[in-house]
Amino acid sequence: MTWAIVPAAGRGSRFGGATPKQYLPLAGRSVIEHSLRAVLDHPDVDGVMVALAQDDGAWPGWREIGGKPVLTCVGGGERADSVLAAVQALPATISEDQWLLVHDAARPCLHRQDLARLLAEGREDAVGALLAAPVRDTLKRADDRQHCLGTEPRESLWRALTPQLFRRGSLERALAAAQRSGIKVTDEAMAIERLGLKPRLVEGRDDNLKITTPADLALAEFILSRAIGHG
Ligand SMILES: Nc1ccn([C@@H]2O[C@H](COP(=O)(O)OP(=O)(O)OP(=O)(O)O)[C@@H](O)[C@H]2O)c(=O)n1
Ligand SMILES: C[C@](O)(CO)[C@H](O)COP(=O)(O)O
Repeated sequence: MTWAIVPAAGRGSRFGGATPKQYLPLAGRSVIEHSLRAVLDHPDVDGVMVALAQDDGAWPGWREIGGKPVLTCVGGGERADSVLAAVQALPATISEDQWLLVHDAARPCLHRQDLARLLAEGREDAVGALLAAPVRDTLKRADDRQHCLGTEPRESLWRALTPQLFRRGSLERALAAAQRSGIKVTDEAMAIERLGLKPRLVEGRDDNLKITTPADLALAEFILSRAIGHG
């Protein structure tokens, strides 16, 4: 049994506009519907818990997608708070050792082969795993006036993507510890790493982009218009 967690309580401040980006139209659906279907389409995923903003008026109210349950809870001030709230809101029938798949509502272009590989390789790993893409650009460190301070070695650098796959018990403990510490963790793997554990990186496609700015939405439209295995 594997359940998905989809954090969808963000307001999209970097994107701008009145409608939170996860509810914008994209390739015949909404951004969030592509992201939900991308994880629910896998036969091993049994349902999803979606973390919503308080009084989210844009949520369409789905109670099932593809015959699988869609549950909702209220998220928190930061992404990590929303993920923790969703983990804690899951039914008690989902035990501590069950796998949870955390996927951004803002990542609609997840390819089914990436998800299949993450589930196959990740569930073989004792700690868990995440999709990630090797860094392919030269990386510069800058000062506060955007002048180069130097070039970072990129050979061992990866960009974390989602989904990220961890067991319910370890994920809840890691996120709760990070929350108590006041340290902002920007993904689930960072919380797990703080426990001294080493999640496995599973190489994912570069087109599994996160919708952050309007340019990302246009690119996602192109990617999904050529949908060969995308959500
Ligand atoms: N308090 C928050 C913040 C973010 N998210 C979700 O986490 C994902 C990735 O976050 P991001 O791209 O940063 O979304 P926003 O926070 O909405 O964007 P911004 O930072 O530009 O406001 C999104 O699906 C977003 O809805 C969430 O559930 N709860
Ligand atoms: C979780 C994530 O998508 C991995 O790259 C990323 O950290 C989310 O960052 P955001 O600033 O909350 O969008």
